[in-house]
Amino acid sequence: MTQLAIEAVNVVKKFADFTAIENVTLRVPKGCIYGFLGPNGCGKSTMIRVLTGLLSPTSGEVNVLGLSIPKQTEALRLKIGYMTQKFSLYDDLSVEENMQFIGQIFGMNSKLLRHRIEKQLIIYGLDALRKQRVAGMSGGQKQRLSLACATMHNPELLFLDEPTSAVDPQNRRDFWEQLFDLSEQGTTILVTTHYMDEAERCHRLAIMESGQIRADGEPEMLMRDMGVNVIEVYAPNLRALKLKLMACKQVRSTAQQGVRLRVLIFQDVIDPIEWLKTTFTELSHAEINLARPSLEDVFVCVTGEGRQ
Ligand SMILES: Nc1ncnc2c1ncn2[C@@H]1O[C@H](COP(=O)(O)OP(=O)(O)OP(=O)(O)O)[C@@H](O)[C@H]1O
Repeated sequence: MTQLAIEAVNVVKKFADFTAIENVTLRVPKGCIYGFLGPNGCGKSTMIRVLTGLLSPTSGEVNVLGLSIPKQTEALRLKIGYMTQKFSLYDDLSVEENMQFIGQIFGMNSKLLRHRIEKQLIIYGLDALRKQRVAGMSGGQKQRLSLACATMHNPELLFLDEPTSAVDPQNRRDFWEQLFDLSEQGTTILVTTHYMDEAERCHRLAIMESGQIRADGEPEMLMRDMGVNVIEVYAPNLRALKLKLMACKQVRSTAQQGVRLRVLIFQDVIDPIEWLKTTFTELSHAEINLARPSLEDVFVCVTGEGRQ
């Protein structure tokens, strides 16, 4: 049986009479990189705060690394790392001093601390910046330092809340390579993101909307099981065509991408290309292809985003 790092069952979190998390059940296998995808305000950060014991659930069972949360939050604190949305580094301290400070919070003795700092400086490419004050660093450098600080104490489980929102594509790529290194060493990672390409990198993923999980599984499985065919149409007057298509009950959603229209057509239409050509005379000679589904298509299908 797969060992679970996180098992949360029927979790509800209310703020006064507003329900931020509604009956969420989540199982994250050990060693897995698990993505949390969803629109702003859907409850991703709240769920992380519940899992880390920072917020108590209104109801439901939460078990993290074999500990019952929130009751055993203090014991959990030493086993997890948490990188919040905003860089929680000290601007007036240097790279090295930030790491020292975090290590001391986690109770490391000075010998272990020196050893870990040297190691982390190398792993995260910060050696040349060790005396640099955080205030003068770029977004990518701060992000590397945040990850170095969050992993100072070798946590078994790492929570990352939108870790790459302030960095460029190259830094994002490098960051994900580092996450896979950590995963290979056995660290379980729960990461929230708005980026579809990042979500596709996760071993498993949950898509949240309005405090509920709308879909979860491996990215490939979610793409396979979404119940629509993805069709790309190359034709003139795409804006007018889009309006006509959206009036058809067979069409789940449409989105223009440059000179083509991406159309999601429910799978009960047996031959979607033929259906388009015969239903819309202006498409009888148009170039129409079946396309590979993307995670963005899944997102559109399981959330309200496609209901234009
Ligand atoms: N302490 C709080 N008191 C009241 N409402 C809150 C509190 N924390 C969060 N909320 C509300 O709960 C909902 C979920 O917020 P949360 O921050 O978890 O969303 P999110 O999915 O992380 O959003 P984003 O992607 O923008 O970070 C929002 O409507 C938010 O306003």
